[in-house]
Amino acid sequence: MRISVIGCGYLGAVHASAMAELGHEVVGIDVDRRKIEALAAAHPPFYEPGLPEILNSATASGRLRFSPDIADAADAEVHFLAVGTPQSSETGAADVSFVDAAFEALLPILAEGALVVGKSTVPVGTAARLAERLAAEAPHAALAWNPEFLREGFAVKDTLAPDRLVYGVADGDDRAASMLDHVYRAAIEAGTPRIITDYATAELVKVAANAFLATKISFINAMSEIADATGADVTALADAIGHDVRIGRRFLNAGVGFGGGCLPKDIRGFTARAEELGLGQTLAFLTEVDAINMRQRRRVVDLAVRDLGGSAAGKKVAMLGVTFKPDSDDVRDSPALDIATSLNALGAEVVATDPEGIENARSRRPELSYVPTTREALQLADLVILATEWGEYRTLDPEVVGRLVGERRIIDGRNVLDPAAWRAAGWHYRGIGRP
Ligand SMILES: NC(=O)c1ccc[n+]([C@@H]2O[C@H](COP(=O)([O-])OP(=O)(O)OC[C@H]3O[C@@H](n4cnc5c(N)ncnc54)[C@H](O)[C@@H]3O)[C@@H](O)[C@H]2O)c1
Ligand SMILES: O=c1ccn([C@@H]2O[C@H](COP(=O)(O)OP(=O)(O)O[C@H]3O[C@H](CO)[C@@H](O)[C@H](O)[C@H]3O)[C@@H](O)[C@H]2O)c(=O)[nH]1
Repeated sequence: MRISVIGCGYLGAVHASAMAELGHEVVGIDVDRRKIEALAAAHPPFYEPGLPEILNSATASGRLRFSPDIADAADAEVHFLAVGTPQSSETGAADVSFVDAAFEALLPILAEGALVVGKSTVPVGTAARLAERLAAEAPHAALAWNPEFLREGFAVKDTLAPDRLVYGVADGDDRAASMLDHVYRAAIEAGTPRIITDYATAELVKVAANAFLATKISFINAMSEIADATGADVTALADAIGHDVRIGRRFLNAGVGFGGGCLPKDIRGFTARAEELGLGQTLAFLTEVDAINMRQRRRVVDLAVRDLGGSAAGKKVAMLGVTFKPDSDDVRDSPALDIATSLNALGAEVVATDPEGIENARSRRPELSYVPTTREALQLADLVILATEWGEYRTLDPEVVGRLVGERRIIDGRNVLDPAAWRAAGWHYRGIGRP
């Protein structure tokens, strides 16, 4: 099929490349010319495992093009909207102005029978509003909402082989669903379940899924606080409750909490939308989920100050990891970067490192010091904080690391190290909710 993808960020660049990988003719459109130039030269503007390979093969095959000009999307049969919906600062609500702008730009160029497919995460009610605009301005085209569930770090795999496909379509619009079936034929033939529903349900599935995941993480982080107060071990607790298949072990890793461009903003956006609907009380628990999550960051700062003898001033802190999760260069709402910034504000000399995130971190937090290697970060550190569980940090040898630092003190903000091995090597080891 001929496909356009409007917005080529973390979601859109992967989606465009993956659609071309599946054999479709794809054009990626973005208002950011630098991004478009990089993508057209097969250079991903961000780090995502597997993306360079499919971007390269798709651009080389001629099936994938990029353009800053939306007119180049005019002959597409399916247009995916993948622009950002950031948190608007005042209310926490999702800012849909980029979706609206991209949609308005599409209206005059839509071909007969074209399908506009929303992928961005939007407040419930957005699709119905856009469908009304479409009926008035381009009745020869249709709208569907097809939320995206990919995880950064696994984005290519998640796009090519998703857990499920959700299509929100207008009442009785079988054609929209069959066009999407055509787009996703490979995944459907491989057995991916698909749920065909209305717009509101499709929009809500997305934010409900993220709200549930965020709640799971904050639940275990609340347990980690209880564990810290009682001498219990939150990791053993998570393993034990996780054996119950109704609960499941995944997303029960306690630590510095969740960050990124999705979970934090999506729970705030969902709460704000519920308030608009007069249902603020219904989702009040998500405010607590958010509060527990932010408290984890402060707890780590407090623990660091305590481990540094009551004051961070003049102490050297080695920060391992700045991204919000491993295998991504994304530092949006990153707990690691937040903790580093707080310690820096308390007078610590924070030296941060990360395999992929330094450039993004530096542009957001230029006041911090960054070094390219773990070895340099560790040099004469008074305290080490493991804040993002990159593979290379998980496998650090406590004896080797011990020879580099000034003091053998570590806070394992992701509970990924073996406390016994680190203590045996003479370290003051502290995990989150671990005795
Ligand atoms: N990042 C993820 O893992 C992920 C996963 C699922 C859903 N989502 C959702 O997908 C959406 C995009 O997220 P992202 O992380 O890719 O954001 P992003 O900020 O990385 O990318 C958004 C892109 O849209 C472009 N853009 C803005 N206005 C435009 C316009 N009018 N025309 C063309 N391009 C325009 C921007 O220049 C930018 O490149 C959000 O709603 C997000 O919640 C993201
Ligand atoms: O047990 C856990 C699991 C995750 N996290 C943290 O939670 C955050 C989010 O992790 P993850 O969900 O893996 O990353 P994202 O790439 O942000 O993906 C989420 O957000 C996307 C955008 O909406 C959705 O598409 C995905 O389905 C959803 O998992 C990260 O900071 C993780 O470190 C924990 O602290 N403990």
